Amino acid sequence: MPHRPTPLVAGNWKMNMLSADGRALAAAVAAGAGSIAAELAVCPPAPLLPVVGDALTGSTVALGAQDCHAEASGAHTGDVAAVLLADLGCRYAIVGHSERRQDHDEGDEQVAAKAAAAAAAGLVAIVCVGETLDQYKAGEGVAVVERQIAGSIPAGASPDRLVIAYEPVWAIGSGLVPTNDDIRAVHGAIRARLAERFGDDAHGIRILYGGSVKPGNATEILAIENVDGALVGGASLKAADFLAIGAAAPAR
Ligand SMILES: O=C(CO)COP(=O)(O)O
Repeated sequence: MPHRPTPLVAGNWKMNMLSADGRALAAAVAAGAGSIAAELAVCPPAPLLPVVGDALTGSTVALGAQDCHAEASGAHTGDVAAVLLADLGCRYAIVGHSERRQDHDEGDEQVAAKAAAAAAAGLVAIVCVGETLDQYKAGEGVAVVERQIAGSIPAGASPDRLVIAYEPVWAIGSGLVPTNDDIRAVHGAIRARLAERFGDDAHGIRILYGGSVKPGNATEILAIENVDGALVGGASLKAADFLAIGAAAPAR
């Protein structure tokens, strides 16, 4: 049996929370994290990173960002450099979330450039992939995800600077979840593609599932082969729910 990595349960707060709520949520997650074997991370909106980072001080909970720019600095109004995220204490940066692919027209090439920038800044990129409902219905899920994996992981990527998140677009915020067999098939395909690129090191790359993960389905999902954690949206906005999902990850 190859060595399995410590699961990662990351909360993507998306465009939610004001400073007081964010501080309180982070403090509650930090307070409950001690007994959880999985690694936990919270990814607040960028302006909240200092507040949330402060609330996490002294805890085991990691700080993450929801995006970064592909360039290290320069004339990019409104964007945030990965080096600044690292400077603010981030360990992770989500890149290529489907909401950014949709809302900001981000393609695989740009996602790969962002992942490279994140790694260059010392961050771990959480590279998101996932098919739409039409693609799922057409039976193209695995092929779409394989294409995204091929295009969204930068050339020369280091496996220890990489996490993959499989988030079927149709499962995000919908309450719909793929069958266990679907999840197993896609995660298995991702692992196989990673193995082609990284050899044995592919087994150390965490592949997260995301899309309507809740306390009620987390144990089942997190037990599926090649599922090494979860990327949680809505349920990460309540400390008790997020901690329950973290506690559902198998200890390794
Ligand atoms: O998009 C997601 C996390 O990045 C998933 O969101 P939900 O957990 O709200 O479905």
